[in-house]
Amino acid sequence: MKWSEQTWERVNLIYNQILELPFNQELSNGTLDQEKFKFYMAQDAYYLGEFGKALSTISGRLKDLDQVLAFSQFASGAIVVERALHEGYFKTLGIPEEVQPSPTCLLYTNYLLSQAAYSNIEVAVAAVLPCFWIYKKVGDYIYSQQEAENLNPYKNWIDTYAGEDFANSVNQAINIADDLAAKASDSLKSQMHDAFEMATKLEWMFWDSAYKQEKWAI
Ligand SMILES: Cc1ncc(CO)c(N)n1
Repeated sequence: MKWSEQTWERVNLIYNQILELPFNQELSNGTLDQEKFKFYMAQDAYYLGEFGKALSTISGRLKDLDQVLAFSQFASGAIVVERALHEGYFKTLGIPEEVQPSPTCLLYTNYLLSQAAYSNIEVAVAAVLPCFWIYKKVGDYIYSQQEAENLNPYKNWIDTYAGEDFANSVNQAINIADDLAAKASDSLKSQMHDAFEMATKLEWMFWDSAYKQEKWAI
């Protein structure tokens, strides 16, 4: 069994809990409070900037030039989406330009940045993989729940992550992780599983914290 198949089995329970989160259920049926969506958008813009930097760091650490190119394209893709949020949702929803990251957002982005910089490259790639794969699965799930006659106010968001362009990046990222895992020791593969699982939990926390509009205690 491929590393990616094994790793998905390990997070399947968390993935199901992600689908059940009120944020995703309400986003899917279009009833999500706009303030919660605004909070999420602002945090996600911050997230995407840091995610882009983590991808860029990983790109520079990879050996195989096809993989270097793929990660540098993922990095520019994340920044392009970040810029598009500022031009689009930030303006239409009236979100201030400067975003202060929530505790969970800072935890997640710093986790990704430190993995990208300091872990074995195989582990770094595994740590960023849920950002692709979980979003793809959640996007596809929410898309499949849409009824054609009801226009969901969050349709744009849903279409981004259920679309073909994103699917191509996700497949590329999974294949790169599998290529690296194929040459890795058992101990390294196990660290890759752990990083993938940790980032999947942080994805769960990110949606949960947006629903709660998480604040700093002090
Ligand atoms: C928190 C989070 N994870 C993953 C993605 C998709 O890259 C996103 N936009 N936001």
